[in-house]
Parts: sequence; structure tokens; C-alpha cells
Amino acid sequence: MEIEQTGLKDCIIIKPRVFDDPRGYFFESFNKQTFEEKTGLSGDFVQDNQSYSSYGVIRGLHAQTGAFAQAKLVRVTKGEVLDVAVDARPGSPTYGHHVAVRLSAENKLQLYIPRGFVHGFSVLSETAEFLYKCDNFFNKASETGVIYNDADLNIDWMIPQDQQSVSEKDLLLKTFAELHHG
Ligand SMILES: Cc1cn([C@H]2C[C@H](O)[C@@H](COP(=O)(O)OP(=O)(O)O[C@H]3O[C@H](C)C(=O)[C@H](O)[C@H]3O)O2)c(=O)[nH]c1=O
Repeated sequence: MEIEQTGLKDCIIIKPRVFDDPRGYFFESFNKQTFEEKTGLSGDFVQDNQSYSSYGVIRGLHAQTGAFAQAKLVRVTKGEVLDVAVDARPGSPTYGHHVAVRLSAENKLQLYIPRGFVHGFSVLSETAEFLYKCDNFFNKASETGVIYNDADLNIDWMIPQDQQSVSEKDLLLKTFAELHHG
């Protein structure tokens, strides 16, 4: 497993070591010891999630606040997504900055998103299966987020506007400016 820094503290791209042979491939999708040794971060995840979406779907930007804030380790097992993590940590020198990483079944890349970020992704392939580990449990009362097309963040989701598909709930999310002040 190799890691690549993103420029946002503790937001890390992970490239697993893939063993190819005539049968196909094998790789360790998560190993707590290796993860902690290579990243210096806690690998204590408590919940695994999976979602499936069609082309043009944008899920996010989501987070949980306070005691239920979540770090996530995300990956794609079918198709391809543009995964976006926005630094929403008050006082962070990269506050409001984001990274956008193409994660796919093909490249097998993973992204570690620390607590305090808002997170989302757009589906670039016909369909995509998205799996992720969380280091804290789901807590509906702690859910928060930012509207996907926030003008200040100006995220390029790489989906033509007329093909973007966003849930009713996500269309009601606040602006980034309102996140800590609204
Ligand atoms: C997140 C979550 C949801 N749910 C239930 C609540 C809803 O009835 C249903 C769908 O939830 P939601 O529409 O919030 O799903 P997404 O839009 O994929 O949300 C996720 O999308 C972005 C990309 C994220 O990073 C978050 O992990 C998460 O917010 O699953 C659960 O039962 N447990 C959970 O952990």
C-alpha cells in the first residue's frame, strides 16, 4: 500500500498493492496495521457502508457534526466516481479547499477523509458501487452538509448540468458560508 498526500492535512490517497496473476487479481482492501503504520492515523472503523448510483448522480456534500463526526475511507468496486472532500475544519489553513479524486474499480484508489470534512461524489460511469468505512456510527440528528453547487466552493463535478441528479434532501443543504455561521 502506498500513500499520497493531497495537500489537505490527513486527507490521503491510498493505492493498494495489487497482486495480478492469470486468474485475475488480489489485494488487501483494508489492513488496520498497514493503514496505521503508513498513515500514522487511527484505523479504528466501526461501520461499513455501500451505495449504488447511476451516471450523473451527485451524493453530498455530507458530514456528521460533534461527537458523531466521521472519518471515512472510501473506494469504488464498480464503475468510476469523482470523489470530493472539502476541508471544513474551523481554523484549518486549508479551510474551504477541496480535493477531487477519480476513484474507480479500475484504479482501485481509496481516499481517507478526516473528521471535519464534508464529502460527496459524482458518478462518472453508467453505474457505480461505492463502499466506505466510517470511524463513527450513523447518527441522523448529527447530519449536516453543504449544497453541491455552492458558489464559494465552485466544485466541478464533471457532469453536465442537465444530467446532474441530486436528492430532494441534498437540494435543501446549506451553503458553505452557513455551515459554521448559519
Ligand atoms: C449515511 C447513512 C444513511 N442511512 C439511511 C438514511 C436514509 O434513509 C438512507 C439514505 O441515506 P442518504 O440519502 O443520506 O444516503 P447518501 O446520500 O448516500 O449519504 C451518504 O453520502 C455521502 C457521500 C456521505 O459521505 C455520507 O456517508 C452519507 O451521507 O440510508 C443509514 O441507515 N445509515 C447511514 O450511515
